[in-house]
Amino acid sequence: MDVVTAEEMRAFDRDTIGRLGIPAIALMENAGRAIAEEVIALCRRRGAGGVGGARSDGAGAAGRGAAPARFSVSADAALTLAAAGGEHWLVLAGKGNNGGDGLAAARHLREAGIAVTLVYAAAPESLAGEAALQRDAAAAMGIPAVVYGRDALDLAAGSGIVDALLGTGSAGAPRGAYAELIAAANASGRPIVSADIPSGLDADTGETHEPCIHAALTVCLAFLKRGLVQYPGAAAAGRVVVRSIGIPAVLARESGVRVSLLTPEVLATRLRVDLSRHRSPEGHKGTYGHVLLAAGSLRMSGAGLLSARAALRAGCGLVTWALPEKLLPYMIGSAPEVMLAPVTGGDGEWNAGTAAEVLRLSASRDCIALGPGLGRFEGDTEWLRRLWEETDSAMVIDADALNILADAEYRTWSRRHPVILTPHPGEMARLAGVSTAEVQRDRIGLALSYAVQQGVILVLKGAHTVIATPEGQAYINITGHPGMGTGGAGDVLTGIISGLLAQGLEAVQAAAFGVYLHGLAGERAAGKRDNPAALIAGDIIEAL
Ligand SMILES: NC(=O)C1=CN([C@@H]2O[C@H](COP(=O)(O)OP(=O)(O)OC[C@H]3O[C@@H](n4cnc5c(N)ncnc54)[C@H](O)[C@@H]3O)[C@@H](O)[C@H]2O)[C@@H](O)CC1
Ligand SMILES: Nc1ncnc2c1ncn2[C@@H]1O[C@H](COP(=O)(O)OP(=O)(O)O)[C@@H](O)[C@H]1O
Ligand SMILES: [K+]
Repeated sequence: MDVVTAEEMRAFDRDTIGRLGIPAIALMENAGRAIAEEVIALCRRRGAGGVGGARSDGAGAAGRGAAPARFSVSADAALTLAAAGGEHWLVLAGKGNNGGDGLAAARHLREAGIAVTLVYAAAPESLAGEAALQRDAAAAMGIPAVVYGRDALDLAAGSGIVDALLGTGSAGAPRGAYAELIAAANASGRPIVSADIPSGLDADTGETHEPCIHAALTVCLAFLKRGLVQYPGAAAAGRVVVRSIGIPAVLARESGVRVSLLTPEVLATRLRVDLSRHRSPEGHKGTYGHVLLAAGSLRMSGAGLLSARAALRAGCGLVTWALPEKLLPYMIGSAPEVMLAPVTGGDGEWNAGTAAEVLRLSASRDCIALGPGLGRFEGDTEWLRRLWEETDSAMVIDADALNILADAEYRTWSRRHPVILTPHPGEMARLAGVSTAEVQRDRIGLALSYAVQQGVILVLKGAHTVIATPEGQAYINITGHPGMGTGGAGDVLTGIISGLLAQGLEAVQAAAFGVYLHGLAGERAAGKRDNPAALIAGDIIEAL
């Protein structure tokens, strides 16, 4: 599924109206109808009644072959509510096209028998274009309207609220009546259905302004907006339904939209990943590749252990773990499937001299992963530069190896193979030279610009991990669980990605599929605990 910016959305809108000749009012009608259908479905779910006037009778029985087919007729089920009962929805309308969408929805709600009151944020006379046509149509239907600031209003008096205040044309924090209506709607305790995006959300970044609507449901129009898939926007949006309004999906494909949701379909078709993880009947451990891991130090040996075990669970044939020799006696037997390769250094820490040993080990392995539990040491920049420039396979870089990179001018380092960086937001901040808050403010934008600028595959971790490529594509992962915020969960991801690389997946495939599988395993592991707070990183490995 494509994920767009407000600017891209406007271009598709213009293209549909200008090139295809679909009138803007038709798109707005479709938007209004989609919003109304979702509100009606919500009313139906909470018990206002079943579908009225639908099948006359007997169709189900006929379908089972029990009785001969009889005449059957159905009404517009999605826009029908048998018993609207006490439903009374307040439609908050801004003066732009988002408001127009809400006004169109109001007519359909009214048709379904739901009581509706329009609440204009600005004087109705200030509406223009298609929104003004909608205003007039609603007035002609006799839908009651109040103007905020002029008429008395109690938002808690209704049974639900449609938020059609601000959409993709919003700029900065909501001002004046818009801000006051948003705050009052949130305080009303009534379910809020947002048109396109919650008002107060930055459609591109996921940043929520103060105030921002907290919706139960967002009816996103035509294409998923970037701001709806990144936190805190994703939380403000509630459940998101993307509804078609007549803007052809192919426009996004043709114009090369850069961001997609990482669904199984995108993995299978765009990234050509074999989701079945097929094993050949004749396969043997040599078929599935060999990971070299350089990780762990005396106080953080577990990080290496987690990565090594996760790589094996991801399906690679063999894992060799290079570790400071003093650790060796303690690690023996802790993961019998892992091969251990001690490198010189007496104190259980890494040292610059080990680069040659790691390089030698890497010569007969299919990929290399560096960083978990590595620690920092004198000469570590030169150590990493040698591995970066001389290793003859794809590389995954995590944890302290990222901190080494952050202190280096690595853009000038030469390289023969793809590199995958897997920073959490703190590590990303050090890499990009910005604050963590700045990273989180626009995760997709930053991940894309960094990956392109540095020529790396970037996995920006955290809820809804972003995978960005040097070619300027990004994928947003939605598997995962808050329980995964636990020490070592990232080390597990490094292991999974390298385990997939060793099996011959291309670097972007391994990064994206690895993040996806890691999240699925986290969900499964969380589901097995009485309380997901008890989840620890090793559980994720066992759930793979
Ligand atoms: N062709 C159409 O009619 C279509 C309309 N669409 C709808 O139109 C929306 C975009 O419409 P617009 O571009 O008219 O913009 P909006 O309706 O999102 O908002 C623009 C209006 O809000 C005011 N405004 C902007 N920022 C504000 C702030 N911070 N505080 C207070 N007021 C502010 C502006 O002065 C302007 O009047 C989409 O989100 C979608 O809902 C889409 O459904 C696509 C098709
Ligand atoms: N709320 C969350 N939802 C989904 N995934 C999460 C969440 N919190 C953390 N994770 C995932 O858990 C992992 C944590 O990695 P990281 O911070 O590097 O941990 P560590 O350094 O201890 O191994 C990342 O893959 C991250 O995406
Ligand atoms: K809105």
